[in-house]
Amino acid sequence: MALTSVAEAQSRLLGSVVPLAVETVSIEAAAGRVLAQDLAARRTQPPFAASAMDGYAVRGADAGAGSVLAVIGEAAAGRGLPRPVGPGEAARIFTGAPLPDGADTVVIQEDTARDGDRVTLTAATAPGRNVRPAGLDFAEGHVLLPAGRRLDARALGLAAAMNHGVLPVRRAPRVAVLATGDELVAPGTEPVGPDRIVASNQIAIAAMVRELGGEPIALGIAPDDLDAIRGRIRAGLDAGADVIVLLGGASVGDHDLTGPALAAEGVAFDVQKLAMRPGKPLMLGRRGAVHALGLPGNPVSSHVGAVLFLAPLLRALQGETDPLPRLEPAVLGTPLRANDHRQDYLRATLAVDGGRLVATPASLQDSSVISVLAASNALIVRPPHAPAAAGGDTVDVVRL
Ligand SMILES: Nc1nc2c(c(=O)[nH]1)N[C@H]1C(S)=C(S)[C@@H](COP(=O)(O)OP(=O)(O)OC[C@H]3O[C@@H](n4cnc5c(N)ncnc54)[C@H](O)[C@@H]3O)O[C@H]1N2
Ligand code: MOO
Repeated sequence: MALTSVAEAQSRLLGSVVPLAVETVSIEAAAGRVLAQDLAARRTQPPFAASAMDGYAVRGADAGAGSVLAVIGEAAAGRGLPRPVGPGEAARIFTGAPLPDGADTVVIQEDTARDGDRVTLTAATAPGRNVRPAGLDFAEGHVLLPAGRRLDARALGLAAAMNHGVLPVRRAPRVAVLATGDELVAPGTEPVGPDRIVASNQIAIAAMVRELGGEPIALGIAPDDLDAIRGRIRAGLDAGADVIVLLGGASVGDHDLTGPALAAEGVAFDVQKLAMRPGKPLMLGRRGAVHALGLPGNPVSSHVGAVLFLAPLLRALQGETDPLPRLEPAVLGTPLRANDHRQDYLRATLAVDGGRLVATPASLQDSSVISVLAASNALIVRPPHAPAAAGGDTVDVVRL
């Protein structure tokens, strides 16, 4: 069977995505979700000219050093002064308070000497200083957050300042995750038993799903048995999964049954083998609106496959506009041999060195080695048939 290129597989995958439904959630619950509609400010911020400092609000013409002014009252945050400041007058003012009419300048209190209801300005302040004009931040009606923006802490804070108490977001994708393999036991099992392996991929993938705003549905560990795997796939569908991820059993061995199990449950495949390393036996398919991914069992293959396919799928389902992993240029820390026909993703350490971003590949690139993956913070992307590269050559990297 011909191997599909990574770019072609990603394009088939994203071309098949219909974003999930829109739901309205409280702003507290919207953290990490993706905005489903453009969001316009419901008010102007600040809504009035406001003092940026604690001091005295005065008219610019009165702000020279040596001015002696009559203190006529006080403006605090949430409590403005209901009368204007006239010539020869000052209002005590605090940070965030509305600037009284008539005043256009705030003299910081460090530049004043107060004596009863008089204040003497001990230094000159330029007219207009220490005042934030109305609308400095944003104006009512302006769209400040576009549909497709993930609501990180900064975006969420802005949405709150725009006076939104609820937000339209895409429904969180539900992702059923099943590990397969007769050898697998759950982490923490004691005793583990001979010939057994502690299953870790389903834990890593579920964590990734959460990081991407999805809800993992743990389907546990199934043995290498067609009916058992089919039963778990059905359980995932019954639980309302938008995406089914099967781990392991993706290759050509006698006990590799995830492809047949998915097919028997009505999944049609868009991709079955990829021209990439690690992760050649990787399946992408669909049953109606439900996406199915079969990721290889080797832990690094599983993770790299998820970075390249599961993460973009979850971002696209949530309406993110640019779902693919971002490629960045970096210089190679050590030379690399010429590549073969599979696009290579080398585990690497990315660090700034001498003002340049340097990517140094790990010496051990076996797709079973989890410790190297965990110690890496980037993947060096080597296109098919890339020629040998020298240290200092520019390569593309994907941050992990
Ligand atoms: N004759 C061929 N053999 C293999 C090929 C091939 O093209 N021809 N491809 C190889 C490649 S590349 C990969 S990658 C692996 C992937 O195979 P499977 O997806 O069938 O993976 P398994 O055989 O189930 O397991 C591989 C390895 O990973 C361990 N594993 C499985 N699940 C987990 C888990 N949840 N957590 C941790 N570790 C797990 C499993 O114990 C095995 O050691 O196939 C090659 N073979
Ligand atoms: O896809 Mo396999 O990852 O090369 O070991």
